Amino acid sequence: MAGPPAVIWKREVEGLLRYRELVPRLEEALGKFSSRDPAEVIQPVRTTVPLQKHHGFIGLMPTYMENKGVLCTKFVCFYKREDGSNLPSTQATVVLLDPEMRTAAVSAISAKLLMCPEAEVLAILGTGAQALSHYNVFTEMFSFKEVRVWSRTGEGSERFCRSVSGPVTVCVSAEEAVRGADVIVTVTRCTEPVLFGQWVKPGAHVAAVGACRPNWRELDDVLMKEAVVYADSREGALTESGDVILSGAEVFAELGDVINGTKPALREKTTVFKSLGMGVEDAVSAQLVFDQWEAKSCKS
Ligand SMILES: NC(=O)C1=CN([C@@H]2O[C@H](COP(=O)(O)OP(=O)(O)OC[C@H]3O[C@@H](n4cnc5c(N)ncnc54)[C@H](O)[C@@H]3O)[C@@H](O)[C@H]2O)C=CC1
Ligand SMILES: O=C(O)C1=NCCCC1
Repeated sequence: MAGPPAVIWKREVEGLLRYRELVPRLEEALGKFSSRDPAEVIQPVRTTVPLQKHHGFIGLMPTYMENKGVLCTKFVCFYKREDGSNLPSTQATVVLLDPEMRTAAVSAISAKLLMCPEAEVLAILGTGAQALSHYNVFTEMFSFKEVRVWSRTGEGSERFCRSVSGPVTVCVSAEEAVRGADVIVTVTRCTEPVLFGQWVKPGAHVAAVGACRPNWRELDDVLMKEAVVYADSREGALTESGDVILSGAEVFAELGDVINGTKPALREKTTVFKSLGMGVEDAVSAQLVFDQWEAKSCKS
């Protein structure tokens, strides 16, 4: 990466990143992370400073991938959006990063590994930025017969339906959205459970993406205790996930352990993938954007 620093803004990053190239790179990176080989990935659990007044935090997510020659860090700020604000609740500055796409792509990897092969119904709880990127990658990678969505507010669902290109069933309650669903994605900013085990079909796969602080929840104890729990990072989940810490649920495996073949993918069981987000995901996404950007710049 010699030469002057390149500043690549969100719009250009969106044009350069494609899920079909990003997903295999992330899959490889998750495996490397779980091998705990320092020549592959050095990535501490993120350092955070709480922003109590804004119900959020600022986080630092450094990562070094020696064998790949990738050194990357992200500053991420997450806060409660004020009513009427158009600003996203998660804002980040990374050396070449798209935070939304990489989170959704990792959830899609969890579904690829853990959902039942005949999955027909996808339910998404929440209708913000993450909901949109999850809709995009899940409908690109899989063929669901129905996609349901639920938001606390009617405007949220309306905005979501206008933003996506395919059909969506809008549900009036979280329960209505998830009953009978094969795959459930929780992408809310809530701090109390929004998804309850008694609603979840046995054998369903849940990608739990919100609730990234030790005292925040999206899932109730029943679900956390009944399901087999996977995480992106075991240490991350035990440090940051209220759903894991407060329920006392065991983390069965990292996604990377499944990719490496050291832990099984228990598709027939109800599974939860607890996503917290990792620096290594930013590093490989950033590298992919940079490679694409450089290739395009060389041509022109
Ligand atoms: N695991 C990861 O790698 C990442 C996780 N996140 C998390 O994903 C979640 C969603 O992020 P964005 O889509 O960017 O946020 P957003 O602000 O764009 O959307 C949040 C959604 O949650 C809903 N919501 C807020 N409070 C709620 C409540 N009490 N009950 C039910 N719904 C509620 C809002 O109506 C909205 O639909 C956040 O918790 C964020 O921290 C974000 C980025 C990466
Ligand atoms: O990994 C990230 O980036 C984030 N994770 C949790 C919420 C803020 C952003």
